[in-house]
Amino acid sequence: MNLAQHISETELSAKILRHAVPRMSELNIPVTPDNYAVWYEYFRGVNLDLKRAIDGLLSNQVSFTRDINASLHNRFIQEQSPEVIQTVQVETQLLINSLMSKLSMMTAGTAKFGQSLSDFCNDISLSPDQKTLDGLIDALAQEVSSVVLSNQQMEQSLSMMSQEIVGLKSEMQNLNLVAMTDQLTSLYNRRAFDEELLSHIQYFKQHNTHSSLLIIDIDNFKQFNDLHGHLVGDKVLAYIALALKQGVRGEDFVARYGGEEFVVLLPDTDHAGAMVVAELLRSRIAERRLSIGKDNKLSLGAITVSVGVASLRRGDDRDSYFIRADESLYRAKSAGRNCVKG
Ligand SMILES: Nc1nc2c(ncn2[C@@H]2O[C@H](COP(=O)(O)OP(=O)(O)OP(=O)(O)O)[C@@H](O)[C@H]2O)c(=O)[nH]1
Repeated sequence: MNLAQHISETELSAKILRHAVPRMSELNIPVTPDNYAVWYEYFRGVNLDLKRAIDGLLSNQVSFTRDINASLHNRFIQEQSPEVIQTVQVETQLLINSLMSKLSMMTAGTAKFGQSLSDFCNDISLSPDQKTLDGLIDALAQEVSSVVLSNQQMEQSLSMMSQEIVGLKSEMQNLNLVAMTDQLTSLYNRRAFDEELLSHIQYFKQHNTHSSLLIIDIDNFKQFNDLHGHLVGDKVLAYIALALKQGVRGEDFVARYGGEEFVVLLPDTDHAGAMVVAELLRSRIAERRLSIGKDNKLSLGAITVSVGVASLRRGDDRDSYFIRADESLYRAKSAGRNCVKG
């Protein structure tokens, strides 16, 4: 992005901010990151479906309850979190720019006052008559009260800005978390995994430690979905996510890679150790008999998973490491599923 584009986008964000926040408070909508993302999009006017939906709600005078706000966010925004993060970053930058210009005004004001004081000293040293002295003292008194006033105003606006910065900082943290989280299972998502994998490899290269990777895929999940429906399938995904999270140490990194595939990164774990962890996870999942519904009437039987294991080698990059674990998974599937291969 060139400078001109950046400036015009920054101006656009500021313009939207000025419209969105007052409108939200008029409609009693809390300015949370999710809600702000919805109204940012509304005022940006590019997302026509979102605009139509909100205009419909407004013309029917529907009140923007928590559920309605959440549903707008789920329907129209969820997939766009990186863009929203960028928006908040731009707003933070705007605030910082404004803070910097206020600070430089303050410095300039202090310098001007210093100059007035020094002029006053010079004029006094010329032994002026009483009338001139009265005039000089009046002028200095005015100067002092205008400096006091502008310092008070400056203090107020600095304190408001620092509150806004604290708010934006926590919005950024929330948005980063949302962008890294899989909504269905609350595990980390693929984007978070890609970043973590990269830092594992860097750490491994610097410290020469062990690192292992498991790829875990639910067996015959398509049949399962076809038999019981997607909603039950979703519940099973959430159950497997929990089983994985509870089956590993706190420092291990569990993510949903996509669909019915999960990944676990095991720091400081060699290949033999990773095979033990993988086998434990597999057997615990296979042993459970799942049932759902009222009084657990609907029996789902056993869910099984296949696991591919790889350990990081010198010279590996992200792709070679992941591909080795994926090839192990392929062997586990070919060997009849419900097993671990490394
Ligand atoms: N319920 C639900 N199903 C999903 C989700 N994501 C992917 N799936 C389903 O997961 C199934 C994956 O099917 P396949 O890739 O054929 O794999 P499989 O049936 O598990 O077969 P194997 O992996 O060979 O054991 C498809 O039916 C997808 O629709 C999701 O978020 N929810």
